[in-house]
Amino acid sequence: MFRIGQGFDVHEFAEGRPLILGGITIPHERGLLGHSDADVLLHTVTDAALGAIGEGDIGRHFPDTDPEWKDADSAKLLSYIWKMVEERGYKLGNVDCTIMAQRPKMAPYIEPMRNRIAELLNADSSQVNVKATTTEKLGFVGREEGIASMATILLVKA
Ligand SMILES: Nc1ccn([C@@H]2O[C@H](COP(=O)(O)O)[C@@H](O)[C@H]2O)c(=O)n1
Ligand SMILES: C[C@@]1(CO)OP(=O)(O)OP(=O)(O)OC[C@H]1O
Repeated sequence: MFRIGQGFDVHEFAEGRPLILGGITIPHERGLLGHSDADVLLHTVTDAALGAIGEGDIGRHFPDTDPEWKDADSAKLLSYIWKMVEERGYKLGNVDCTIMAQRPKMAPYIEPMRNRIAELLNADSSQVNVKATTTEKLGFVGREEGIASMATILLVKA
């Protein structure tokens, strides 16, 4: 038995914040704004997993009005949701993610992100793919106002 889910998220750039994507801190002059650590990539994986098990979205489980999730480590949020996935008897088939960022260049950080996501999902890194694309300087991503991400996940009955 299979379940499929997708996630999409956007966070805007802000001064004085670290840039954290896929659980990895990436050297850049600005980070992303959010109630949590604003790890837009992990948020899309979390939303994809929630979608696949029919459990709504990240904001329903971790409201951005709740001080408990202020500056939260998104890896911890994903781990919590992944436990729900496993309790329902599913494991990862594969997950495919796309980061939309004009800058910085993600290529050097793709493998570390992939490995960290695999670790969080109790899976092998071959089951995780992370891609990056610019938007050719078009739109809010192209103007470097923020970063967008999307993910598609396939769960398999364990
Ligand atoms: N922030 C980014 C964006 C892209 N890449 C890599 O560059 C390739 C070409 O990007 P285009 O947007 O011009 O298609 C892309 O396939 C990625 O490999 C990147 O590392 N970081
Ligand atoms: C993760 C949460 C909770 O800290 O906050 P943000 O970092 O603002 O992220 P977002 O994707 O806007 O919504 C989910 C949230 O409720």
